[in-house]
Amino acid sequence: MKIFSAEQLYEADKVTVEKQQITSEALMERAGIQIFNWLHQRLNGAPVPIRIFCGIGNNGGDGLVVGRMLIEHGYNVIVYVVNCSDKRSKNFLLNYDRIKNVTKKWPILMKGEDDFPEINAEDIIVDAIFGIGLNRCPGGWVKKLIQYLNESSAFKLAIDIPSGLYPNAPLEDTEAVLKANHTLTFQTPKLAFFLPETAPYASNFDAFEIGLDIEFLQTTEPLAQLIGKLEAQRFYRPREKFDHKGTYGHALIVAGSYGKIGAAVLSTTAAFRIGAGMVTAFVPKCGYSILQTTVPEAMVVTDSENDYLTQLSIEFEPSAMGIGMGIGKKEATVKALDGILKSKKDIPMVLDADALNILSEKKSMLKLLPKNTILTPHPGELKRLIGDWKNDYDKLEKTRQFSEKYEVIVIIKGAYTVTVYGEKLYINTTGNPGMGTAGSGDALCGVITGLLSQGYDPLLASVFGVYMHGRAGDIAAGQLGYEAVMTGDVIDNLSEAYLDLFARQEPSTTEPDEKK
Ligand SMILES: NC(=O)C1=CN([C@@H]2O[C@H](COP(=O)(O)OP(=O)(O)OC[C@H]3O[C@@H](n4cnc5c(N)ncnc54)[C@H](O)[C@@H]3O)[C@@H](O)[C@H]2O)[C@H](O)CC1
Ligand SMILES: [K+]
Repeated sequence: MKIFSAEQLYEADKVTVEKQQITSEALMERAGIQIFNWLHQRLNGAPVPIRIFCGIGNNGGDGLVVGRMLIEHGYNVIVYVVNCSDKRSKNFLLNYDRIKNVTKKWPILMKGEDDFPEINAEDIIVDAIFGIGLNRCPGGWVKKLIQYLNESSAFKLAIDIPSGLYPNAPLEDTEAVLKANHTLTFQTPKLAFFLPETAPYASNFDAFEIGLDIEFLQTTEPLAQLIGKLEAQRFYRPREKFDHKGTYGHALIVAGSYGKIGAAVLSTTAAFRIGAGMVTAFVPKCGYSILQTTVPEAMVVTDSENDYLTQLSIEFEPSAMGIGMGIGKKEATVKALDGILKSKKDIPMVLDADALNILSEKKSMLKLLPKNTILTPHPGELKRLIGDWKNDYDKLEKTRQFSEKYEVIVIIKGAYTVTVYGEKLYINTTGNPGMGTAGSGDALCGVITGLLSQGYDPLLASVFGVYMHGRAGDIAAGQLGYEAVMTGDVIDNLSEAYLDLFARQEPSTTEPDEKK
């Protein structure tokens, strides 16, 4: 799914109105009916007070449409107009008149703190104050209203975007944003829903298609791509009957040091589970027996040194390499990495963990990175690589510049892992807090290396690998609960993640009637 900017959504709006020869008010009606249906399906006529706070733009217009539909279905609706200015959008005015035709309880004009209503915990708050047209940080009594609503324990439903949040720009004041329990957004989720600083304000959301022009949506380069199951299905490369282990490549995992051989075990196992034909682990001598016993499928080649890596020496040409997990930063290991980067220019590779820390400390080595090398930093490692950032958008911009400068793919690991490839951003939708556990990154590196070795191109291996790793984690968490998940469980469930990719959804017998 594509994520568009506010500017692109306004353009889509304009194009749709022109091409479909519909009015913008009809578009608003399409949007409003979806919100109404969502509420109606859940409330089923319950007489609970629904307090709709409408701004004076089109987001407020949406609120008025929903209010009218709810009133027409007998709900207990109280509409407020948050009079932050005397301007009114055309469709706001139109729907203001319409709502007055269906009720004698006309919208209440709010002009300041004295107008704040009493709200009970069982009421429902609908936030239609600001949408994607927010052009400055809410201040004065409107900010106080947002704070007042946040203090209430009533359920808060935001229309399109929680008021005070910019769809694709940094937050200015954390006190001036509505903390929505649920957000119903139009056409596509907004970028802010996926970035660590702003995602908590819109932690649950559904996106409703409102029939914007398909050609525009298909041909417009988005701000980012959201990667879900549909996308992952397209990335998957099916196997052919006459393929053999050579078809799926020979991956090399360069990992481990004394006390951290587990990192090599996890990466090697993950590379196998994702489908690498053969995997060799290159480890310090102390890792030999451990690997031979824990992963008997793997071949093991050891360094001349017992405790840490000093120089890669192998007698085959790997089809992909995953380097860095648990290798430490000893001077001899730094030299080993330098040697690999200089001698293995044509082999697709993933660098993780200590390999990234070494690069951060020896920035001159960055220019040795072969084109399309994949780097998998967590935020701390990223900070060491690109420097600190002012906010999430600055982080993305700096990562973009870094990716372009060194022609590398950067995977920023986190709740919504983002893969950055020059101008392109891919946001992953799988994964869960249970995966914040030791070795999770080692498994991811093994997964991506295993995909590279099967011939997936580096960008696909990155985006698909992140998806599969997260999906396996979700399945593991479903079986064990977040707390109990260990990386081994994630790796074990890569098989389920593959099976799930094309599993048919059983039709639910308890699905609510869509037409109600
Ligand atoms: N294509 C779509 O996605 C559709 C979206 N719809 C809805 O329309 C809004 C966007 O409406 P717009 O009128 O452009 O903007 P807003 O309603 O968000 O509000 C703008 C309004 O408020 C003023 N304003 C902005 N910031 C502040 C502030 N900090 N303090 C005071 N006043 C402020 C601004 O000057 C404007 O007057 C979108 O989110 C959807 O909800 C359509 O209904 C369907 C198509
Ligand atoms: K809103």
